[in-house]
Amino acid sequence: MPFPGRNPLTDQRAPRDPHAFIAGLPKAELHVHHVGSASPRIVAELAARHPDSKVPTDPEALVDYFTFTDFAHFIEVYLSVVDLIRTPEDVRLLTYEVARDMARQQVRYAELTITPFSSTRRGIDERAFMDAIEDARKAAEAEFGTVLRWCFDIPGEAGLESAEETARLATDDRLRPEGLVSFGLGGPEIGVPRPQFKPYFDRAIAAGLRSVPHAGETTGPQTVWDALTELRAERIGHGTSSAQDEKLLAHLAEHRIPLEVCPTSNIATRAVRTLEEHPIREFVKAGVVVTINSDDPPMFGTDLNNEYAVAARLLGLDELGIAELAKNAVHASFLDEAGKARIAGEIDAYTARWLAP
Ligand SMILES: Nc1ncnc2c1ncn2[C@@H]1O[C@H](CCC(=O)c2cccc(C(=O)O)c2)[C@@H](O)[C@H]1O
Ligand SMILES: [Zn+2]
Repeated sequence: MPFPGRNPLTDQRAPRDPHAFIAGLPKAELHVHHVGSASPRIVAELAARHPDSKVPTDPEALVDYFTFTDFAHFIEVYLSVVDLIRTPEDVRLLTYEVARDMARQQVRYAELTITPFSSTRRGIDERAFMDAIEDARKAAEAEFGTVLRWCFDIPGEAGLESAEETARLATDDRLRPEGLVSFGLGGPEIGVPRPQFKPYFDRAIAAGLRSVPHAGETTGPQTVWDALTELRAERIGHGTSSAQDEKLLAHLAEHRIPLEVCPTSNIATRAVRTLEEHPIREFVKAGVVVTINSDDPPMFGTDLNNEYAVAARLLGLDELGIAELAKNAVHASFLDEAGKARIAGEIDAYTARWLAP
């Protein structure tokens, strides 16, 4: 704590230069998708490898291509980028380059959501897939200092076959990668009830994985309750609609279940109408642990630094408040205690240096 006795989320003063402060702030990211992190540079390189794809390579055309009419349209475009990942070398390139982009933003640790089913069903050998992500993880940690961990998610709309395959890949001792820490559920929520995935989450949890489903992104608070009671969620991806249910907010606050908030994503997929209407303020007011994340940054024209700047503006935070948000993510992560203490210490030291007269 650089300034004991002060409550960083309420006692605020205007920051000198929030963007510069955020750019240098050590950070952890808990909700970011592997394929959804492919920058225009990575997309262009993959599209050049596979010229039959309909994904544009020109960055300006990509901005148009990444403008979504609704959540279903977003998923359609997302899957066209998934179609660009065809070989283990594509998987390795994507993973390694994503880590490079994270390191540039001072991301020290990230839990990257990967959908192995989408790759294995497209014909990538499962062993080669695991080797590619692990190889990239180790190279990225050695070269950029960014520690990566994996969340394997079920693409719920692809049905129970995808749940079975994801649970198998995540729990088979011969396949399961060393960096895997958690098990998730993504894709559209409408018409994809969470409770049907309980047996697969039970298997993953029994194998030592942590439960982090998306819930309440495009449907109401009941989906968040289902994620908590049926899937035993330890954090909630988005959880946006929790703001509609006071009891749910109180439950999240009391049990310290963090929300992985991704403000710009919610606008880009039209889950929330405008940033001003985003419920992040209600979450903080109710005492819910809020973490800031970027989801699919290039697709939403954002990055993690920008998400912190958006959150700082919506919550009216100064540097200490911003640093507190960054520490929320560290403490809500699945890092060990020593790893958490190291990054939290770096955040405090950086903030104290920044604020020193
Ligand atoms: N904001 C988001 N909210 C939710 N999810 C998000 C978000 N951003 C990215 N995702 C990713 O989208 C995938 C969706 C993939 C999917 O639905 C699907 C359906 C049918 C077939 C196949 C296939 O591969 O053949 C895939 C999820 O698994 C998730 O990792
Ligand atoms: Zn997501």
